[in-house]
Amino acid sequence: MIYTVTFNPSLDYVVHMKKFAAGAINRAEKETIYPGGKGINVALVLGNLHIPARMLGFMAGFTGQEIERLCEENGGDCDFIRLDKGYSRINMKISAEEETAVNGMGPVIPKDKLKQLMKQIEALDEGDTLVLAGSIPSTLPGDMYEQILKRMEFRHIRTVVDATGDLLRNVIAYRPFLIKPNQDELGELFSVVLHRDEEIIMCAKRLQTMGARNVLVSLGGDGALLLGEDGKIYRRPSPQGRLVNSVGAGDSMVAGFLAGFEASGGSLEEALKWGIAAGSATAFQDWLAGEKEIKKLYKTL
Ligand SMILES: Nc1ncnc2c1ncn2[C@@H]1O[C@H](COP(=O)(O)OP(=O)(O)O)[C@@H](O)[C@H]1O
Ligand SMILES: O=P(O)(O)OC[C@H]1O[C@](O)(COP(=O)(O)O)[C@@H](O)[C@@H]1O
Repeated sequence: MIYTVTFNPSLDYVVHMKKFAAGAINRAEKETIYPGGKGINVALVLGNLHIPARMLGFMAGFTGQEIERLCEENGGDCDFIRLDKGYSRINMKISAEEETAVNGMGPVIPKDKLKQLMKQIEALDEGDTLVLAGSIPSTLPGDMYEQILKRMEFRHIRTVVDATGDLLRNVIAYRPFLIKPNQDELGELFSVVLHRDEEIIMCAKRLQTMGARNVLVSLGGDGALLLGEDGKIYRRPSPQGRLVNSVGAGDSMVAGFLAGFEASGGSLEEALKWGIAAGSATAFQDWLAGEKEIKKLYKTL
């Protein structure tokens, strides 16, 4: 079974407009609300691919209620913990000539609720997969993911971490099965701006030396680079298509990768292909891609 943890779920309020001007009143031409947060998106896309995935995390207030309702409406298997105070955040996504996002902070998570989550995680069985994805509310300690991976060590649980900065850096020594920084996030870890494949490979190799087993670097419209634990480097471009909304593309890629790895009996080449197909299929439509769109793109790779 795959479990995804979203510490900081969101309602993604996506507005489309031709031009966006900072410091002015902008009018939306189209607006939609989706359930969001990285672990939630990973689980929804896995569900679309008929792979059971249970969503863990915290929900608060009317926004939390709506996120959970939307998850369930979209087939999600939810086991969220309800907080008594505060609101789950609303993340504003502006899709214009460029994409702009304002991600909220999220509610305070009290100690007893955190303990409850730890209990849920402790109950995972050997062979399960644990996906820790997205940011954590600022009131939680920055070593949150590290604390969890420390508990998972030696338990034969496959761990996946999609996070940035210290949250990611601190888990690498615990040998996560997969990490998926994008090009900018990888550069930020080493305080550099990355341009060429050789530079990306050099940084990704350093993360492998530090402990990460498979390092998947997503490159937006340029595809992705995978440094596999088999010592090979896999590189694939993205399929051609019209970008509609890339929110959730990275999460879809993680889901596609896990689905492809499972279905192929552990082929990293196949995992990467399914990851790219799922990521790009999501980028080419309003929201997370379904099985049909993902399979259609996979066949073109
Ligand atoms: N403009 C695009 N055209 C085609 N595919 C895209 C585009 N943007 C994203 N994707 C697909 O989604 C994957 C993840 O996107 P990326 O933007 O790198 O991740 P993140 O959302 O985590 O920043 C890419 O590797 C690619 O397969
Ligand atoms: O937890 P963070 O880093 O603030 O990110 C949350 C946001 O990322 C998303 O999960 C999308 O992530 P990706 O575009 O990287 O796949 C949104 O649904 C959500 O608003």
